[in-house]
Amino acid sequence: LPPGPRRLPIIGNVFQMPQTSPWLTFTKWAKTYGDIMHVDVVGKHMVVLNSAKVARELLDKRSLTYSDRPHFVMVGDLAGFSELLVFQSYGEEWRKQRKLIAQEFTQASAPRYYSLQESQARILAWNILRDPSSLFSQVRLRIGINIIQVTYGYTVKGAEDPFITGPLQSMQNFSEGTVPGSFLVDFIPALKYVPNWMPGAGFFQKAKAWRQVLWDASWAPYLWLKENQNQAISMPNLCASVISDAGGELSREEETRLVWAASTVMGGGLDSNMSTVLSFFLAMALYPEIQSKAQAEVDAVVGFERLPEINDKTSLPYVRSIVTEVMRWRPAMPLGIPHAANEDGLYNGLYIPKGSVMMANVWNMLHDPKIYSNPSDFNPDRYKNLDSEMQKVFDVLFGFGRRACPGFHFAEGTIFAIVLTLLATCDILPPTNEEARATLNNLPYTGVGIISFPENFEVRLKPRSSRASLLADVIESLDC
Ligand code: HEM
Repeated sequence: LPPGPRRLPIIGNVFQMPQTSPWLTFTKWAKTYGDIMHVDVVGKHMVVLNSAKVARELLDKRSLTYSDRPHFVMVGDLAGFSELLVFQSYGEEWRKQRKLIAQEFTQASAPRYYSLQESQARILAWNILRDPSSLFSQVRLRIGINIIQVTYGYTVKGAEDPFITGPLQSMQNFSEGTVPGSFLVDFIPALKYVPNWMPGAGFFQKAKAWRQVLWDASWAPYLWLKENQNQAISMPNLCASVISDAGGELSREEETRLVWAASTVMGGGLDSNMSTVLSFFLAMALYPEIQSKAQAEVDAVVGFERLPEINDKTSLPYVRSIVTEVMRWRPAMPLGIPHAANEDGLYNGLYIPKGSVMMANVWNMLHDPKIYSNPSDFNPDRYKNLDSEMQKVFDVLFGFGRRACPGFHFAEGTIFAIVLTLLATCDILPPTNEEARATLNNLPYTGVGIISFPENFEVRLKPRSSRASLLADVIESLDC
């Protein structure tokens, strides 16, 4: 087996396993055990890949073996998350769901969503300018509006719209359910067969409630679309495209497949983008010189007669470096999404047993001082404006092999729309309050679940004169 911390009989490394931010502990262990290490949690093999090179060799080059997902009993079998594309086992059903998403979110089709992404970015900037305390809620709402529009053609009514609160609640349930050690049934799967009146079987109740939330979050927007086809097709969207490609009618099986694929887009696209955009705000408040340099680039290329558009990114290498650096500095998914081995394997003489959970330690890959000097510093100049260097960050952050993120181009559009609009129209400043300002330097990030977010923080926004008045004109013309 690959090297790793010393194991106890039966329970293995249970007591050494961190409850929060496991990527930080794995990064510490990587210094002792190297690029590939092994951890045992009550007989479950976990293989942690600490370098991009090893992750590529296994997850990319041997993708036939390492494209499965781990099996979760509590959230997967009992609460129903295993229906979602992202947690589907590698096989025919996964392939069919994935195809639906991949063909909708190609690079070529990305521009058809640009006007939506640009409008929402402008409304976001406008609303945060007027009320900086709405930062978190506005980022969540605007990104949610984008993703729900392009999935179902539905226009969200506000932050409390159940079509947005449902998926968020469901993601939260998933995070809670995957905290290592929270549910005994994940270690002793036979417990899922005990009668639900038995003492200690309260997890059944919880799983039932979670299943209901997931079910409603997945089916309700789809059923809305079916009943409001005319309204729903006014904007290109995943579900309408699939229905139209099938000649207007789906079989029950096709419909079910589409519902779970669409629900994965919601889950995949909301929190990951939200975390990235919040980290951008944080970086700009902490590094004013970098912000000014980016603003100067935007001013020179875009001028003062119009607001920036997503397409401008091709002429803005420094802004592209900033987006890349945000993703490297505070990766939204520091351990990616785990893969699993569907057969026994051998790598450089190391045995990787069938069923091993394969974790890409993205945090270590993007904070390795041998590759990124002073990795805790936010330093966009490290890419020397070279896209080939920036690509190395995306190649790690958006995952590996056949499971790599199919939403990259859409995510890119949302993030550039927001970053460009903010740089053009506002100065993002730290809070005036000394205490709140001090917290920004060491702002904690959440350490439970797949996606890591900055904890609540404050910034101030100051309008950038003529651009802000352009923004006001545009907002007036938008129906928001
Ligand atoms: C900053 C934004 C995003 C990041 C960092 C991100 C990252 C990732 C990562 C690391 C994976 C797992 C890859 C692997 O297993 O190796 C993934 C999977 C996935 N992502 Fe994204 N993603 C983002 C945005 C999006 C968006 C906007 C969408 C939808 C349009 C999306 C849809 C998906 C789907 C459907 C999967 C599951 C793929 C599968 O299991 O086959 N993601 N993403």
